[in-house]
Amino acid sequence: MKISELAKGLADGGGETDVEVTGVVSDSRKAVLGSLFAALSGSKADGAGFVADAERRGAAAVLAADGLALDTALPVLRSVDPRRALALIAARFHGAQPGTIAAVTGTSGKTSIAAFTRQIWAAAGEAAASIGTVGVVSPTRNEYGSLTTPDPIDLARLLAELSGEGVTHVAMEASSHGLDQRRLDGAKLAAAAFINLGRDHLDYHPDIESYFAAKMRLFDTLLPQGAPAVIFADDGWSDRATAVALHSGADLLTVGRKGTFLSLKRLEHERHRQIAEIEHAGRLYRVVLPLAGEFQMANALVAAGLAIATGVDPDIALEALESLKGAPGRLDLAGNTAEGAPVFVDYAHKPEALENVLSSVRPFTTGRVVVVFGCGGDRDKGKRPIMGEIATRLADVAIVTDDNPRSEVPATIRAEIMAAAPGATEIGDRREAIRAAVREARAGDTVVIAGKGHENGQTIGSQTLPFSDHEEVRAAIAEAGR
Ligand SMILES: CC(=O)N[C@H]1[C@@H](OP(=O)(O)OP(=O)(O)OC[C@H]2O[C@@H](n3ccc(=O)[nH]c3=O)[C@H](O)[C@@H]2O)O[C@H](CO)[C@@H](O)[C@@H]1O[C@H](C)C(=O)N[C@@H](C)C(=O)N[C@H](CCC(=O)O)C(=O)O
Ligand SMILES: Nc1ncnc2c1ncn2[C@@H]1O[C@H](COP(=O)(O)OP(=O)(O)OP(=O)(O)O)[C@@H](O)[C@H]1O
Ligand SMILES: N[C@H](CCC[C@H](N)C(=O)O)C(=O)O
Ligand SMILES: [Mg+2]
Repeated sequence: MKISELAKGLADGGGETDVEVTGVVSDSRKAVLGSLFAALSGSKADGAGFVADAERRGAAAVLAADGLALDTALPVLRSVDPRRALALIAARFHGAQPGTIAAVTGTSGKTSIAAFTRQIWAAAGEAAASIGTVGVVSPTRNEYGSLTTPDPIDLARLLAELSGEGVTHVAMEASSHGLDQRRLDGAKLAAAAFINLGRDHLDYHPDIESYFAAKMRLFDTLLPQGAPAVIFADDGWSDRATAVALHSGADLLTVGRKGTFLSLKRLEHERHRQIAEIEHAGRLYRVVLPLAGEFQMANALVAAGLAIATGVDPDIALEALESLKGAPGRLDLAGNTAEGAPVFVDYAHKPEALENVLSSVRPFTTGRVVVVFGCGGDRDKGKRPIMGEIATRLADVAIVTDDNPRSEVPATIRAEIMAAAPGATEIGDRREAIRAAVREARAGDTVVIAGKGHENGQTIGSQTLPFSDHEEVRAAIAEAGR
């Protein structure tokens, strides 16, 4: 594609000669003959320093911020917002996208909502996919990815591939990093959703207001005017998200107890399922959701809202809730101990998620709640004492262990949690911690292994050793039964 065609209306300049571009890259190491290299200023490095490297590898042109001084003979495209320009250019370069793309943002629940939305669309006969923390799932794919919201170039390529494979509907997670770094700016959205806001990623965003503002880009910048915005109405930040959606000209659809599009009238908890009465357009539906945890009802309502808003018949969407499968590692029953205590694996690695998951198991626990958890290294340190306090307040037995210490000293991370967790037990080795919890559990108790969910490794230093909470739970149960 000619550079003039690629950049038209998206970036200025590009030099006298209209060069042919063979690909778009933002990492100089991926540049080949004819690449357009986007020189971006990042959190660790400045892309300007890699222009020469890209040029050496054959790059044909550069995209850079207005005013950024560059010493290059290559034609340079300029933009005030080069990350946004890159996302739009990559989308134009890679071409077709599935016609119905819905994106969901919020601190906790995105992976579950994306998985549920995909399942409801599939129940309605659509060729549907989801993209997020657990990877890409489509009728023909189940691929693990490393980021929740892929890089804009990978995303543009992926959407084009999915479209080529016949996928018409995509539910994707919009992480705050992804939104802030404009990774989704090239996706043509049909609908968007907000679930909640809590403390997370304050190592990246300067404060909670900036974190919220990053999330709100989904509504104030990315969602086209008049498109549906599904908002969970019962969160502390719901009113503010609603205001942003309305102000941006979205078609506001609220769900939850305070919701009007899908209104939760009654909810009854059983051990592994919940019975709900949901009102939609003047009709009352009785739905049996085969998942534990009230938060899953919230996620299911948002997913049903997205599905209905994108054309699924409400009867079909609400009926589909009765056969939803949880996303892997989200309050996932990994086994039952010999005495019958259920052991759940859950991805709660931030305060509100831990609070929710521990509160969610309480209604069906006649004995004690036992939790095993830790906090990741090289991540927001502020959440450590908060999670320590939550675990000791909401669980009867709290075991503090390691969860991807990365470059930090594991004992220091644990000590920061323990300082706010009087009465908790510290067992650094996660394998041992899981065994101790399983041994501890009696009939009537519930065990929650929190923080790693679907993950299949433990990162210590720069090494990731194979590790699965699911497998460790199964092994611990087998051992305890011997
Ligand atoms: C902090 C962060 O989000 N960083 C992301 C960001 O990197 P960056 O732009 O800051 O990169 P940088 O390392 O400073 O380098 C600047 C530029 O120089 C380029 N470069 C660098 C070296 C070189 O030799 N040549 C070269 O051209 C880089 O490609 C980059 O364009 O853009 C990259 C490309 O999109 C991402 O891979 C990278 O994700 C890193 C690996 C990461 O760990 N991100 C996590 C924190 C993240 O994004 N998480 C969220 C949320 C998770 C959740 O809670 O669900 C997610 O969406 O996954
Ligand atoms: N609606 C919700 N409200 C509060 N907590 C939730 C909700 N949904 C899920 N959780 C908790 O958060 C954990 C992660 O859920 P999920 O993976 O669906 O969210 P996410 O937003 O994709 O998270 P991440 O950003 O970590 O990928 C779950 O295991 C559960 O503990
Ligand atoms: N995407 C999140 C996942 C955290 C999962 C938890 N197990 C941890 O390592 O802290 C992050 O990288 O912050
Ligand atoms: Mg996720």
